[in-house]
Amino acid sequence: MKILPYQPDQSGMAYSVGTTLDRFIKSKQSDFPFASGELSQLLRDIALAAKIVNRETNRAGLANIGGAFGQTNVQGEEQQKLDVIANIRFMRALSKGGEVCAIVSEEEDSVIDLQNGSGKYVVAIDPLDGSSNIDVNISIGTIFSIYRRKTPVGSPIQEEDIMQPGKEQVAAGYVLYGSSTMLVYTTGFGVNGFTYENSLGEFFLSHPAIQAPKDGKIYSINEGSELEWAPGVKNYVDYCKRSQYSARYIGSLVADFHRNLLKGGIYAYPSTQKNPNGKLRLLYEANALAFIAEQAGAKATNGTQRILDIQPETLHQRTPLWIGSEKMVNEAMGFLSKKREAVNL
Ligand SMILES: O=P(O)(O)OC[C@H]1O[C@](O)(COP(=O)(O)O)[C@@H](O)[C@@H]1O
Ligand SMILES: [Mg+2]
Ligand SMILES: [Mg+2]
Repeated sequence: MKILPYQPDQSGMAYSVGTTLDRFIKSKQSDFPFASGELSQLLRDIALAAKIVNRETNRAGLANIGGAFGQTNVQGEEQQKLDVIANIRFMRALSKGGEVCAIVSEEEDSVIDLQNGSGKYVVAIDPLDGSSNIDVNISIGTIFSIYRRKTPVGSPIQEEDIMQPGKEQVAAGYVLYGSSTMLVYTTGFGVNGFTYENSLGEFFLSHPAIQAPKDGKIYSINEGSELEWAPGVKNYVDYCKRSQYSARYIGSLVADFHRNLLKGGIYAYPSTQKNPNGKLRLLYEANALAFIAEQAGAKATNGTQRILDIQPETLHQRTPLWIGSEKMVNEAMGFLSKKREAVNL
């Protein structure tokens, strides 16, 4: 009986489809000496829910999935049907997965205790980001942060398990439902992006080891609130215009962040007179993107403090957010701290 060692095909007859998310997660498990596979399974659970939500977003215009749900969430925002559907899908996948003990969601007033005696992880999630863009077929997303609980597994959930600063995240990521659907995440060992191959139902590694350009020429800010900006913000945006940077604002945080992460740029949702703490939420929007930004060599601040150092106080607390290419964020901070005055280039 002849036995031959396997020789990878050299004919090129069948191109390689690439590395699936599953295989990638498995291959990276060695990054964690004490890994038990639970975080890997949790990431798979999130990917599964993302596939289902992807299908729903693709059909948002059909099947009565679009439009308002007819209720408001704890933020006082009108919930869209897809906000609610995405929330159900992720909650179900996380509770069935068995790795999670508690969930913080934009669509839930309180912490959801999954009463899972063996769950080690806490997940904070924005099930559907960019809700105002759902019905107009513009890119939307999902944002998630993962923490290890602080108190013993199986014991009652405590405040300290939930109110952890962003620097305690063990993993974070987002899903972008756009012209293609992507999952981008970090476990603290760099940032990797995966593109969803619909026909195979798999995420494939398409953007390995993402590094954000240190500088850029794109600024993303809702200029509609210009009249409420502090002088430093106004001066910085004027500086961007005089520097002939391109203004790009989709109105979906995930989509604006993703573009700037790959091309170089800065996204800002500053504090305004109306919203002194800005609009975006610390626990399930800013923290996750700040972890990814820093892992990709970019930067995230609330204008005075590193986002990941902020100690959370309330579940749905908001924070101003300046995030993007390092040089651009430093420049903006120069204007905010008045070290740089208005410029006449
Ligand atoms: O319309 P505005 O005030 O510019 O706000 C847009 C921002 O609000 C958000 O839609 C808030 O997120 P949600 O859609 O998850 O509530 C961000 O995605 C986006 O960047
Ligand atoms: Mg959001
Ligand atoms: Mg949302």
